[in-house]
Amino acid sequence: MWRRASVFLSILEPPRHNASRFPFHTLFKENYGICPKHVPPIITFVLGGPGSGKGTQCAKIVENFGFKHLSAGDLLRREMVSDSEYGSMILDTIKQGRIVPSEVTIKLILREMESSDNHKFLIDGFPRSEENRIAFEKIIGAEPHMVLFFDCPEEEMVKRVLSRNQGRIDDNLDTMKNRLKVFEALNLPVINYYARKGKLYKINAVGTVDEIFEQVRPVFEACQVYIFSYFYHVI
Ligand SMILES: Nc1ncnc2c1ncn2[C@@H]1O[C@H](COP(=O)(O)OP(=O)(O)O)[C@@H](O)[C@H]1O
Ligand SMILES: O=c1ccn([C@@H]2O[C@H](COP(=O)(O)OP(=O)(O)O)[C@@H](O)[C@H]2O)c(=O)[nH]1
Ligand SMILES: [Mg+2]
Repeated sequence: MWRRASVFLSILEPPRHNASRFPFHTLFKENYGICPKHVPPIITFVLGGPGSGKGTQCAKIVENFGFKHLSAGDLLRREMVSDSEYGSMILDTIKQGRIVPSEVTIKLILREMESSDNHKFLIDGFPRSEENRIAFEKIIGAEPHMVLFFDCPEEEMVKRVLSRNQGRIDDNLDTMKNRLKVFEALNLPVINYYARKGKLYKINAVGTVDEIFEQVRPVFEACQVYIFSYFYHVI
């Protein structure tokens, strides 16, 4: 109770920092003297086909809204080049454009979440199948608060991936064809699931990076208010 009262009183005072630029965890700790490490995290899934611009827009969301960005693909690539027992399996799977078993990806995501000071996570490129989604929600014991979907025509995605130039083993036409098939067969059902639940924010992913971010910004501005009241109620 004392915690609620102290939060309530402090809420009447202006925060010392711009809320959009600081992790909520830090903001609460500094302004309200508490560290809500026990609070369930705020999770946003960022979905879309290969090359739709997920990673690019996540960087802008981090910069403007202080989320922690977890790219499932980046975590898998990092694991692949480490001494991991999963290394060669991940390499083969990514090369073929298929999906790595849920338990491996989820383990990597959870490890990052647990070691982070932040409470707001952008999970980029995951879940990629209904099986991924169900396994994650079961382990976390909660659903994401919202889901962004970058909607991009196939030919634009192919063009972007083939000129991405990051030396990725899957950025070639053969793998891309498989990835697009996997996207349609396995990723789209996840997107449709969240649309039915009213959690999906569909973004038109054609345009300049800044034009696209202007569609993303209001979604997160509205979410800031929600997050604030969420933390207030769970603390
Ligand atoms: N709006 C855009 N217009 C043109 N190219 C873009 C746009 N957004 C991202 N890109 C480029 O397309 C490629 C794929 O973007 P990326 O963010 O890696 O997509 P994803 O994570 O969905 O695969 C990158 O080379 C990136 O610089
Ligand atoms: O949850 C995930 C995320 C990625 N991948 C694998 O990693 C590849 C690259 O994923 P990433 O998200 O980096 O690709 P992007 O869509 O950003 O181009 C995918 O094609 C999959 O083979 C996976 O198996 N599970
Ligand atoms: Mg990406």
